Amino acid sequence: MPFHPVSMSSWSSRPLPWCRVRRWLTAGGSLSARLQAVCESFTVQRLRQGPSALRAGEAAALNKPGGRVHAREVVLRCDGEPIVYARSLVDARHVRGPWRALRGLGTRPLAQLLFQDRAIARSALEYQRLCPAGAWRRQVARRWLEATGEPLPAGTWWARRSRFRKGGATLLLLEVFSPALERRRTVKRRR
Ligand SMILES: C=C(O[C@@H]1C=C(C(=O)O)C=C[C@H]1O)C(=O)O
Repeated sequence: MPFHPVSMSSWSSRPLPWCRVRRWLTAGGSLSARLQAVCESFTVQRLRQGPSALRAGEAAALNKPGGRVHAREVVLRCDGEPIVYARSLVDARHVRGPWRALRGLGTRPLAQLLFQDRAIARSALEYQRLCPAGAWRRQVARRWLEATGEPLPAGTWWARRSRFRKGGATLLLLEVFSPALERRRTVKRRR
């Protein structure tokens, strides 16, 4: 029987209970690579990239009391279907330093920076179920409407968060998973 513990309404690195997108949420390595393996076409729709204000919980997660950050927001599409909203951010100073490659990324997946450099270490994953009336769900709904022209699809939305360290500078990555992902395998079907 599916179980949504209320306690997952804030970030937790505890093992995830069963949920329909659990396999995707807990999969290690590159999400883009996994999606490329199971989708006929995989694209990154870049919504915005540049100076941004910090959102709920981001200052603490970046260990940055305030000030400006450089943020990148995208929607990942599998066979044209929007299925993940992602927001990655670094201290604005670091986009001229360890994370300068962010600026030239365009619509290439962020994974190309994160998983091809052995000097980059990833933290443990944290998970959160987006509360229907929560601030994050409202933020994601605004970006989803901007990206797709559609309201956020109904259903339970889960997010995961992780940090990537490079040269003493942290990149915070938030990935929000559409319930539509439950229909997709996480690995290619064996022929
Ligand atoms: C970090 C990855 O890159 C993906 C691509 C992103 C982008 O291009 O901004 C953001 C989130 C990720 O899901 C990954 O593939 O694991």
